[in-house]
Amino acid sequence: MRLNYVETGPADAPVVLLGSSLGATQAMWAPQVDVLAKRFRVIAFDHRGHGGSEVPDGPYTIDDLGGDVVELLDTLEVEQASYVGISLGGAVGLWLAQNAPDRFHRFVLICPPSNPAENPQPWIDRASQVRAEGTQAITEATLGRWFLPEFKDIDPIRQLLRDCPAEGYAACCEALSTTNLLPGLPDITAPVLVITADSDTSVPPETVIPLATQIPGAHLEIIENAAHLVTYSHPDVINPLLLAHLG
Ligand SMILES: O=C(O)CCC(=O)CC(=O)O
Repeated sequence: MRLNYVETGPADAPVVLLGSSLGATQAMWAPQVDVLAKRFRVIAFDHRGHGGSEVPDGPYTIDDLGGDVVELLDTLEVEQASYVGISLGGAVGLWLAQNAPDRFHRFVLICPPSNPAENPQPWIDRASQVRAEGTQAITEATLGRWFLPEFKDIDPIRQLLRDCPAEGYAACCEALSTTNLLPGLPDITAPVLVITADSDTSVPPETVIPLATQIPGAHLEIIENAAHLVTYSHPDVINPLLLAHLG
């Protein structure tokens, strides 16, 4: 699987991978990249089915999405990296922490869905809707979950959602519909920072806070007055947390 990625920062610095939310691309990390690139070789990638990555027909699985990231490390000949992921990218991070622990130093998991398979039907329905009508059919409702009304700078994210290939978006919904990462949480050994947002209606804090108690040694941060896409709306709060945890 050929994943698109954008690399920023010194080639000999420690590597940090950035994994995006459903329907977005690596471009959503614009508020983080320059800050992180002062210390790290930052590799922001597009999940399969998104942005400039290949768009195979779905359904996909979380094993596919996580395996793609390990393959990307192999292609780049990077032995070990740290990983920051939000939402779908956070679920991929949970998979990597459980299935490829030797390849990663540290994780930051932001608003990660850990057991969407508990309620698969909305994901299956969303996949059908997007295959029939395109991502424009779900864009405005998604923005309503991702940002509080007072945050106005949403046009760049709106454009990413509208541009997302319908098949890639739908196939990632199907991946979420079969994903349950809860059983492996106690086996995670890497240092993990879990971040949730107090007004996240996509992946509510009640589902994220327990991760920090089930992942050994994990640290939890709750961002106030913030919705799901907190990296984009609150970089002044998020970026120092990333730098502090990544070292
Ligand atoms: O945002 C994601 O990557 C998946 C979680 C979700 O529910 C997204 C949404 O609100 O549309």
